[in-house]
Amino acid sequence: MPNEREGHSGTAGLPADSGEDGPVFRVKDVLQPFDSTSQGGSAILGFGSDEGVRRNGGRVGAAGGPGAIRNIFARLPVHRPATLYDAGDILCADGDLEAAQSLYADRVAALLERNIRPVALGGGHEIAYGSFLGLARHLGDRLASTNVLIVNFDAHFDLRLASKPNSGTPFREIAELCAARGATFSYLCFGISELGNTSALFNRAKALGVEYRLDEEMRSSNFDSLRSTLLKRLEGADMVYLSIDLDVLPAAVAPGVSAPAARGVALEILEDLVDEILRTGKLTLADIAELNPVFDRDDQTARVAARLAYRLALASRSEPGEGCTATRRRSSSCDRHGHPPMPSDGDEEKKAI
Ligand SMILES: N=CN[C@@H](CCC(=O)O)C(=O)O
Ligand SMILES: [Mn+2]
Ligand SMILES: [Mn+2]
Repeated sequence: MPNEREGHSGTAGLPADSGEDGPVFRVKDVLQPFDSTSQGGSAILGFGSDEGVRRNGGRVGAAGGPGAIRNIFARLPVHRPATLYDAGDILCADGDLEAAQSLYADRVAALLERNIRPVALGGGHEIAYGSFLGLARHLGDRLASTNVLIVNFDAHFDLRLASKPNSGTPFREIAELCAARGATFSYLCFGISELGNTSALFNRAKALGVEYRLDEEMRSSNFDSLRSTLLKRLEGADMVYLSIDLDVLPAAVAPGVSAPAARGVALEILEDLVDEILRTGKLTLADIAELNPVFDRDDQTARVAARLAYRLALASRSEPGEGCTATRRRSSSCDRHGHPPMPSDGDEEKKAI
């Protein structure tokens, strides 16, 4: 049976802000527990599973991924008012991956019902099937008439055929779910490695109409072409489900994964493309998969994952510091240690600033 735990944001090793005279808000100060009154903004949600990786013959340890990302994420400074919830972690216990995916999908759907963008932390890439299942449950009959674009940054297609669901099968499962529900499977992959996928997988990608760009094409000199591929697909989409498998990054940038990349795609290119998605306002759901703390080095991969989670849940183009200054001026009870939390971007007070 799967189980779950309450949201928990590690704060061990926090820098000492006590001598500062300005705003020192950090993520831990603005995170609110997700409950029946939550509305809008984003939520962090963990999927602590490596059962899919185990079934796929990979290096296990990704069950500890959400905790490792949270530890870094909680300490990041927050520069602007934000609505950010902590929706806890779904754990996969006793190897019952299917039950854990279903429980996780229910949590994703509950967030979407409240107009909250889930930013989910894996866990093996088996998280992806749970994410899409959650979106499908949320949409119900509307799934068939909604153009959901799936964008996956990954060295792998994850379209495997296997006797049981695993970390290499989620997008094939999603394709089957779409077919069963009369929906189009619209899947765009960036960073596919020719040496990381068999011919069978390339053939399946073709049969399913998957569009992809190889890792070797993901160069800054080629950015305009990558951007145009993405923009074309975004234009026709009603909403976007974004999945980032950390093994798309070079092994030096993301060593803490089951299958480190010999080449990989630069973080800079990944972030610039993610920003293109964010700019459309169509990002509905996102997950960051495959962090395996057992193989990480100085929390390097967890730091990258936390940086990406921050971008997806909180980033804005305005100057750092503006929101905090305004918030402090307005709220006499806000102290420089972040208590109480600064108002969220949904609050009237912020709108008046
Ligand atoms: N999550 C995906 N896993 C890859 C692993 C590849 C590898 O271990 O080399 C896959 O199944 O293709
Ligand atoms: Mn991968
Ligand atoms: Mn993957």
